[in-house]
Amino acid sequence: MRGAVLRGLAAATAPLAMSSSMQAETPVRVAVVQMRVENDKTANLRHCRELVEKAADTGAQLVVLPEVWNSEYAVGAFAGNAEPVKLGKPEGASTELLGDLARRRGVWIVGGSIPERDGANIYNTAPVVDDLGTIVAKHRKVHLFDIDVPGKIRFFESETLAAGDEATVVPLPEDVAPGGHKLGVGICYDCRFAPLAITMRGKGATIIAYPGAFNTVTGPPHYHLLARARALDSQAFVLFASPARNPNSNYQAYGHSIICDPWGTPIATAKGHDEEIIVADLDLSRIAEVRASMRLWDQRRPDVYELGVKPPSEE
Ligand SMILES: O=C(O)CCC(=O)C(=O)O
Repeated sequence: MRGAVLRGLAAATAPLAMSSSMQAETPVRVAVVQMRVENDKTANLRHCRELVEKAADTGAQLVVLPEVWNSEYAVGAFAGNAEPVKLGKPEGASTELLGDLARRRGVWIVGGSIPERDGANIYNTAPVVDDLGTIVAKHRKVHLFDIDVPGKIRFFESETLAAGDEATVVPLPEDVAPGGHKLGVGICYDCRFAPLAITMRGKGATIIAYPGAFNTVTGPPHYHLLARARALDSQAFVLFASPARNPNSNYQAYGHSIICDPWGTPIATAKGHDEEIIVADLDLSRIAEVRASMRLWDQRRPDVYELGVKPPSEE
């Protein structure tokens, strides 16, 4: 095991008083695995097993892995590491591993993401595996990471990947998150698009996981800001899972995984870019409190917003 560090628990503190009508709910313990990824699929699978076992040892009920944990994060590497991701029984080495871990340890896993092969297309896909080892949902990255910051970073996922076209929200069972909670999933660049987070909230999400792989250019100015912003506009718990930095990799991951409460407050953060597992107890009663205090959903003005507006050239 390559030096994963377990951080202490960070339970959400409550800046708002709980009203007498609000019932305290059992917290759900979550673990975000900041895993170091190699250019070697077999080694990645082996290491993923070690880290998920360690995350489950903390008592976490939900474990979140980073984006593209089974492969080098490089447009030229996706096809060679792609596998099918079908709902139901896992088929493919990476999802079979997740299914086995989930069933044996009795945990839900947001399986970071892996390159998914479907016919001629490759998607960047997050499998959601329940505690019976079944793939109950999958999120295909909707917004492909196509950026060109001159002299700093150029990355075009669309050179080899196809985009998904759905917001993904899955119900969580009562024994994991009592009170009818739902888990939303986005992948990395998806976190820059507030309407996706708000759409997930509209579909009932109260916890949103974003496996990601930010870099040393956009990570420092934006990563934590985006986690807090998505928590604020969805009024949900938000979990950002990054890979650890691998100095041998062409892609230098930012690290700094973070968990925020629905008030936008960070409740657990990785110390930096090294390998680490961060754990937090999510006090689910905070969701109703925050949403009741600030009724953002009811106060929306869709009559004013023009999210569907076409650019002038397409009018
Ligand atoms: O949005 C960013 O700056 C980073 C996004 C990214 O790395 C990704 O989508 O994989």
